[in-house]
Order: sequence, then structure tokens, then C-alpha cells
Amino acid sequence: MRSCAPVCGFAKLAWKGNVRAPWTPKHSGVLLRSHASCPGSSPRGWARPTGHDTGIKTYNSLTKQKESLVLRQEGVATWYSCGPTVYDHAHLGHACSYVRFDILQRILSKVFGINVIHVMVITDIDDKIIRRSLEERISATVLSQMYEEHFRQDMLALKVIPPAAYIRVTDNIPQIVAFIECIITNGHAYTTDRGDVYFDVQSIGTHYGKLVNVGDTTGESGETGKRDKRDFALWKASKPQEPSWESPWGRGRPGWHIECSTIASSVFGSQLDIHSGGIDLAFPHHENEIAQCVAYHQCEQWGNYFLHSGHLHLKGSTEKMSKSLKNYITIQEFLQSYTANEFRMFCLLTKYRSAIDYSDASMNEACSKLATISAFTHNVQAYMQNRMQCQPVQEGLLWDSLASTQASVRTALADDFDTPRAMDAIMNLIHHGNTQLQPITKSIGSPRSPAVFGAILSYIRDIMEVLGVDLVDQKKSHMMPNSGLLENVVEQLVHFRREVRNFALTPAPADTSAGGQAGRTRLHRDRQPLLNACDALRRDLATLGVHIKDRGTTSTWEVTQQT
Ligand SMILES: Nc1ncnc2c1ncn2[C@@H]1O[C@H](COP(=O)(O)OP(=O)(O)OP(=O)(O)O)[C@@H](O)[C@H]1O
Ligand SMILES: [Zn+2]
Repeated sequence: MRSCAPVCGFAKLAWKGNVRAPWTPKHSGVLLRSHASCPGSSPRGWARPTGHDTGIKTYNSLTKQKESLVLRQEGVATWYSCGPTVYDHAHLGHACSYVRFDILQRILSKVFGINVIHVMVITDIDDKIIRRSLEERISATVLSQMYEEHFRQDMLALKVIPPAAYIRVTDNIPQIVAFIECIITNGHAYTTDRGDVYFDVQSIGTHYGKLVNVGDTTGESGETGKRDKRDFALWKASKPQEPSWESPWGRGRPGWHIECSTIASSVFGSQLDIHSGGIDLAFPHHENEIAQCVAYHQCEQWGNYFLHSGHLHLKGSTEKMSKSLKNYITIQEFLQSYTANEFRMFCLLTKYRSAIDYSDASMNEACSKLATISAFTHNVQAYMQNRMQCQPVQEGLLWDSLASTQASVRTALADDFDTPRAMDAIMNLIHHGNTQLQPITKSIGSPRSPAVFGAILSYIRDIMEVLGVDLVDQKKSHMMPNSGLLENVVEQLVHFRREVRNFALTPAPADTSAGGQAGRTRLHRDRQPLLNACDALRRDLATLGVHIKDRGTTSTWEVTQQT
């Protein structure tokens, strides 16, 4: 059997420890060497990669258990993720999946010092895009580019670190065609009279079902041209009015799964460390991606770790939030009511693999945890700045508490990215801090412990920033929550102050006595304390970042970031 040349300049990276398995042609009756005979192989046929053990455990959908994360090159993780199909605004389900994986990548890079090379595909051609473009009477290209831009902006608004590259399917059609040609040459796909190309699932035997136990689903397909009902399209002959590209099989467009196998291979070569997506993508999408890559690269194992995030549901619903089910809240709508920090906290409070219920109650819990952290950092600053006096602190206990929190957080994050456990440890540290930070009115001469509080504050800020929650920015967003509650309170306060100030500034009746200040406006002397109180309030609010400006009888306010 002839093996094909790499597709158009595919980088076959010389990864350390990347051992390519010997290829056994399918005609020999044994497709690939069985993993059961490999050292370190699992019953499901997964082989532990050769390379550097990071000390992190991660649940691998290929083995259905936690595995040590072993990277082929020390300190480098190649990560491919399935991106959005861009035919509409992204919703909270998408946000949840991408924010959760953003958290995982931040942990890998910022806690464990791993350079994550992440690429994400943008599915900019598919049935839903074509249908929508026909409904809207705009080209599929214009439609998809518009929603791709919305998606990128939404991700930025949610503070998701952009991948090294977003890669569009339509920018990779020649590569996809070459990839399919190679699979045909290797004997794992066939063409039909209609100009479709199907993957021949039977040709890879037990290598189909690496991710999901597909059971015995073989059999004749009722569909025209398919040999087996499990076979799936690599290339679809074009129908009238559909976008199409030239290929050896006539004009057409790629099937869904082939885009990911091709693009991931074009960037990372014949092996990949980590592949991610929502749990709904495990089958058939990821199973088919694996089949294609095994057939193309003639390898035993293409993706070493498959990570799947759980679905976001509206509370009370068993269905995932979905465009097709029309039960969704767009990211833009959501950000009218909550901040990116609040959404991230909501994501941090559950494991990335679990389903997550979205409701006012679950968002309130996230907001309240964030407010507790924020208030703590604010109080610590006030204490350090001598604006708040406290009873003497048991410093040793606090140093111990900080050290054990740092260790617990690291352990939790190394255990399949257990963010709820890490958050519990952080909240516990704050609880200890708050217990010691008891304000008193007079403390002149009492011993003070600002350094330990400074250390706790720095750690909390750093670790939250690692997870993508910006506590410095939080002060600002906290003062201007989109829910409007605090904004309304400040508005009322400023309004009340303006009324009091204007009352205090009302001129006293003209002084007609001898020596009186003829021609000058005089204030009521007994109203001076009211003016003093207004000035004091303005000063106090300024320290909180709320700046009041008085002009004549009007008062306006704005929030500026505190340092
Ligand atoms: N409700 C959800 N919860 C978590 N992840 C989701 C949810 N909906 C979609 N995703 C994930 O978002 C990513 C992009 O999905 P894609 O654009 O293909 O949307 P989709 O699954 O077709 O959405 P929809 O069903 O709303 O049309 C995938 O990884 C998918 O698993
Ligand atoms: Zn994919």
C-alpha cells in the first residue's frame, strides 16, 4: 500500500518522544498493532504517551478515568479545540464551554508553567450556515464573517485568552481535499456516483469506537451510496445554490468532521496532546475525527487526551441551552445584567466536566462570593492604609493559613482542574482573614500586622487573576454593576446630598444692619455644618472611587478606578 505525502506543507514536528507506530496495511487483516501489547496501554486501547509527566491528573474521555498528563515535549502542550459554527450570536452555553477551557489553559500555563499552543477552528461552512444565509438572502461568507466577529468580541468581553490562531474552514479547502485524497489512497474512504466521499468505518475495524462505545451498529445503510450506516461524509457533492469548491470528485464542500482532522494535523502534525469540546461533540464528531486521523496518519493514537465540558442548562430543564431549541440567552444579553467576572466565578464554582444549571440563584451565589472576595481585599487595603483599626492579629495563624491555602489550591488544580475545591480553599482563607480583621474604634499603640495581610491580598489577587477574575477591575464593575442596584444607590445618595447642599447654600435674607456685607450673598450661618457634611461625604466617596463634581446647584458623579 502506498502511503501519501503530507498535505501541502504539513509540519511533521519532531516532537521528543513521538514514536510513530508501524503501519500495517488493512489488507493484511490486522489494521494496526493492538495497544493491549504496548507498555502502559489501557484496556480501551489508549497508550500513555512517552514524554514528560506534568504531575497533573486529567480525566481523559478516551479511557473514562483520570490519567497523568504526559506531554511529548517538556513544558509544551499542543491543544486543538472545536470552535463555533458561526451562523448566529453565541449564547451562554458556548460561553460556558469556552470560559471553562480558558480556565484550564490558564491553569496549565500560569500555575504549572506550560506553554499551551492553542488553535481553534471556526466552522464557517455547514448546513446551518447555508440555510440561514438563504433565509437572510446574504452570502454564506458575509453571514459567517459577521458572526465570527461577534464571537471574537464576545470572547474578549468574557476575558477568554484568544487562541494562537482562529482558523477558518474555508481558508483550508485545498488542504481538506488533499487530506481526503490521502484517506482514499490509504483504503479508508470511497466515492459514490453522486460525487460524495464517505469514510469506510469497517475498514478501521475496532479502531472505530475509541472514544464512545458504539456497539454493534454495523449494517446496510438505507441512504444512497453508503456501504454501512456508520459511514460518514468526508466530502458532499454540492446542491444548487450552495457554496462549493472544485475537487477530484466534482464540485462540493467538506463534511463537518474532516475540517478538524485536517486543520489540527496541518498545525500540529501526526500527534496532538489535548483536544477539547463540549460533551455533545464526543460522538459522532470526535469519534469521526479520530477515525480520519488514524486513517490519514496511519498511526495508533492521534489525540492523547480528549477533554469534554459539561452542558449548561436553564435550571429545571433537562435540555442543554441551544440555538436550535431556542432556549438561549446570548452572551451580549447576559452582559447587560452581569459582568464577565461574575460569569467566570459562576463557572469556577463547578467542575468543568459537570453539567451546570443557570438560574438567578446560581448567579446570585457567584456574585455574592465575588462580593465577599472584593470586600475582603477592600478591607485589607483599608487596614494596611491605616484607615481601619483592628484588634491585635494572631499573625502566625494567618501565615500558616496562607501557606496551606496555597498548597491546597495547587493540589486541587492538579487534580483534574478542580476549581470548586480551589475556590473553597480561597474562601476559607478569606474567612480566616475576616475573623482576624475585627475593626475597633481606638487602637493607638496596638500591635499591627499589615505585612501578613499584604501577603494574603497579593496571593488572592494573583490566583484570581490566574483564573481570569480581575479583582482590580472588579472594584469598578462592582460599583457599576449592570444590574443597576449599586448604581441606583449611589445616584440616590448623590441626589440627597445635592438637595441638602442646595438647601445649605440658600442665601440668608439681606443684612441691613450697619456694617453688613451689602451686595454679597450671605449664607445661613447655622447651615454651615450641613455643607461640611456634604464636603466630608464627597471626600469619603472619592476614596471609594466615586467622584462627585459640584457645579452651581448641580452635582454629577463618576467612578474612576482605584489603585
Ligand atoms: N448548552 C451548552 N453548554 C455547554 N457547551 C455548549 C452548549 N451548547 C454548545 N456548546 C458547545 O459550544 C461549542 C460550539 O458549539 P456549536 O457552535 O457547534 O454550537 P451548537 O452545539 O450547534 O449549538 P446549538 O445547539 O446552540 O446550535 C461546542 O463545543 C459545543 O459543545
Ligand atoms: Zn471538531
